[in-house]
Amino acid sequence: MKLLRESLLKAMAVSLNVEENCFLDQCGEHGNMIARFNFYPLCPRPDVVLGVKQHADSSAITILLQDKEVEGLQVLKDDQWFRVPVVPYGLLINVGDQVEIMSNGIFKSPVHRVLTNAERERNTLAIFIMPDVAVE
Ligand SMILES: O=C(O)CCC(=O)C(=O)O
Ligand SMILES: [Fe+2]
Repeated sequence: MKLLRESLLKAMAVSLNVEENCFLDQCGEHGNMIARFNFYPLCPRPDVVLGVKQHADSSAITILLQDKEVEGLQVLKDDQWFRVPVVPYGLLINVGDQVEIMSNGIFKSPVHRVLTNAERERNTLAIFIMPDVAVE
């Protein structure tokens, strides 16, 4: 995970033609990683109940292992919700608010939400890469 964190932050900096360690240095050598297991139980009223209400992640980046069978995540773009397809064992990389700020808004921290499902439970694992609080 530490390697992935480093490679992602470096690749994002390089793609903007800025110094490779630019984002990594701002996140600090020992940034926090918070793992959260999300369990979405069956819900008889997916038409009126959300699994997670709309939000943007406050992390630098989020690494999400989605349920390998059950969809639910949606991303808001141009006032429309788009479903995020299931890619079994794939890792979804989501830009968080911190990288949006570090990149002066070039990388956007997307608003997203999770739907509920009446037929299938859903499990996901979100790993939030947070900047080290000791680094300004
Ligand atoms: O469970 C998901 O698909 C996404 C969860 C999420 O957005 C979050 O934990 O911040
Ligand atoms: Fe999220």
